[in-house]
Amino acid sequence: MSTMLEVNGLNHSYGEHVVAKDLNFTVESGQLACIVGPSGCGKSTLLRCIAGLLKPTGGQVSLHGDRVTGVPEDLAVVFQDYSRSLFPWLSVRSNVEFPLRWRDMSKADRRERAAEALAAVGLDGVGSKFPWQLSGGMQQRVSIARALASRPALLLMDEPFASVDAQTRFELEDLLRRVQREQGSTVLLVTHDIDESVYLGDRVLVLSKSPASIVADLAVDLPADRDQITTRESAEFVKLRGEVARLLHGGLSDEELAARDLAEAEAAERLAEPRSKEKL
Ligand SMILES: Nc1ncnc2c1ncn2[C@@H]1O[C@H](COP(=O)(O)OP(=O)(O)OP(=O)(O)O)[C@@H](O)[C@H]1O
Repeated sequence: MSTMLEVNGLNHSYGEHVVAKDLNFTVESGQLACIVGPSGCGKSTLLRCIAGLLKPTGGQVSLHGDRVTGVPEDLAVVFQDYSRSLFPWLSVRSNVEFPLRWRDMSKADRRERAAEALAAVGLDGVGSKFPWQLSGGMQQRVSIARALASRPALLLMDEPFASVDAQTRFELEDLLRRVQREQGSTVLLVTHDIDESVYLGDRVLVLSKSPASIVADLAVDLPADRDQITTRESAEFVKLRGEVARLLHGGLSDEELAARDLAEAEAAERLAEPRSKEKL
């Protein structure tokens, strides 16, 4: 396996605010790596630096050995918000073909490539519709097809399934794993969902609270063929999700964390109350 992505000593600050601190990792060709981290820890910032959309304050990113200094031609990104990333005035087919316009390809080849990508995500037959005529899950499939059509060396995905309902999310997760394996794509996917990171990943990189640093790099030793019910029930899955949860927040679930945050906020309010009365 060759190294597709190399992140070396990456730091990023917005002014005084340090968001990423000395991040070092690689992603091998054909791997689906997930990055999981708490909300606001700097995941999107890291992806923007990798995509060449943001110049890191320190360190460097290389894609197949070439240092990233701008957006690489052979990189594609899928964002969470499909409704803002598809052009509503273009048909589904034209949306998928859009990034290929800058390639040295004939119109017929572009059309064929778009048709293949739409078929890969189970959307043959909807090419002439407009994005707004499709459900949210279907629109996100179009975004994935558009990213795949350019056959990127690296596919970056920023919380790609966070805006769809739970059932659609499961379908899209399975679709991504199937297509990634069929096409041998290299994928780096960011999520704040622990279960999703374990279910999807060949590997899970766990980020700390802001400023983000890597606290663990875990191999996911689950069978390549995964199933939303049996895989999630398996002992290995349960063990791994527990490990990631403990690394992220001492084993508390999202609900328990929310309850803890609320209790802390109420306690802080109670402490502040007598002082405000004194002032009156
Ligand atoms: N352009 C910017 N200018 C200044 N601060 C920013 C900018 N973008 C992000 N930040 C800050 O950097 C921190 C990390 O943000 P980022 O969006 O990278 O985190 P995240 O882990 O992706 O968050 P979430 O899980 O909520 O999407 C946050 O405190 C955010 O407010």
